[in-house]
Amino acid sequence: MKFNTKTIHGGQKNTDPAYGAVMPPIYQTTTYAQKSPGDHKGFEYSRSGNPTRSALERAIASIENGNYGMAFGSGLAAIDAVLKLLKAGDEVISTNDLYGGSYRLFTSIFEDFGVKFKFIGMQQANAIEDHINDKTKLIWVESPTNPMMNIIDIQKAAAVAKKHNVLLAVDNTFATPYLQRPLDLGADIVMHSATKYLGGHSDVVLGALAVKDEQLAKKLYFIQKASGGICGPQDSFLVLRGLKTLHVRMQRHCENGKKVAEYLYDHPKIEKVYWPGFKNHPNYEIAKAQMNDFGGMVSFTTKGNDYEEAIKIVENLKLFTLAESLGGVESLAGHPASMTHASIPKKEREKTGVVDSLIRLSVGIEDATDLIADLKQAIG
Ligand SMILES: C=C(NCc1c(COP(=O)(O)O)cnc(C)c1O)C(=O)O
Repeated sequence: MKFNTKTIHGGQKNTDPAYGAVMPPIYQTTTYAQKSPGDHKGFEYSRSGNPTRSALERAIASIENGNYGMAFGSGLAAIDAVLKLLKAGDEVISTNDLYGGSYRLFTSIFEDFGVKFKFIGMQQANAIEDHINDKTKLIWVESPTNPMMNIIDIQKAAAVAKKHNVLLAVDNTFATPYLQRPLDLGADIVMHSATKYLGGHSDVVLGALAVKDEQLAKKLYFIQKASGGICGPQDSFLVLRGLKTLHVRMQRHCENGKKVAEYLYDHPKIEKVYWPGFKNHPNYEIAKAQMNDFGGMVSFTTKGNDYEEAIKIVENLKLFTLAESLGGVESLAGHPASMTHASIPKKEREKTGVVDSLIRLSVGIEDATDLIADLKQAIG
């Protein structure tokens, strides 16, 4: 089955056995009747398993070419589950440009439990190996990274991870499996904030994991059940429905992202535009090799890193909505320094380029001429 068919049919049983419903029903129930203790129809309690969530988990596994999928109440809950594979004394090597909430989960929660994190630039994937020691258990990658749009060579990172018997997890939120499938590139775990492109309509908060390995899946299912960070059936249904148009939405996000990036690139009031589709992007060749297109996320800075100018722009946008999050059909603008990455200390975030004038755009699927007209009137 090709990807564009998997988004609709992947992991789905043709129709519901009860009444032939074509779409998976929303099983809004906490518990399931048992003929005698342990004698049930495959489900006993919705924290450990729910038919609607299972349909979503199968769909996520299918589109990421995994064998097992797990769904959680948010992207951070999914990341939390991955980190619960670790114990005190273990070390994680993470990209130093990543979602602020992930950085906060690592440094404000798991460091207190004795897990140590090293944040490094991974634009040269071989640099990862320099930081591996006998305590390293996990490598955490985003690519493209949020919000600097760095590209990390997933295949190379996977080779380093395998050589040292370390897990590689890839947060695939920005790219989605439409653009790249990290498990096929050698990653052990792929993670999504399905809140973003997979749900695609800014109407559900949900996280997901997909893996190939059965033993790893068993550990993550145990963590999902024992920690209880699951998503509900209604939210599962919304993401399942979102997935069915992922391919057509991503195609338009990519088309519009390119047009917006190119418009900003030539603008006299714009200093730098971060988008992996530019031939002068430091890792353009890697992006071209590991992605089918370059996505709908674009970041940029104002001339002279002018903070006031940046705030004026985001306040003046009318079609782009100034809001947290990304990946919905509507275009969003954000100011990472004061919004999504505010939890990262200023000196830390500025090391990776998240300066006070940085603006991040989630380019939606509106008509590109309207989006560019909005940017033109807001920037001047
Ligand atoms: C809300 C935002 N990001 C969430 C996010 C998360 C967390 O997902 P949540 O569903 O918001 O918990 C994980 N990974 C990446 C790459 C993300 O971008 C944002 O960047 O505006």
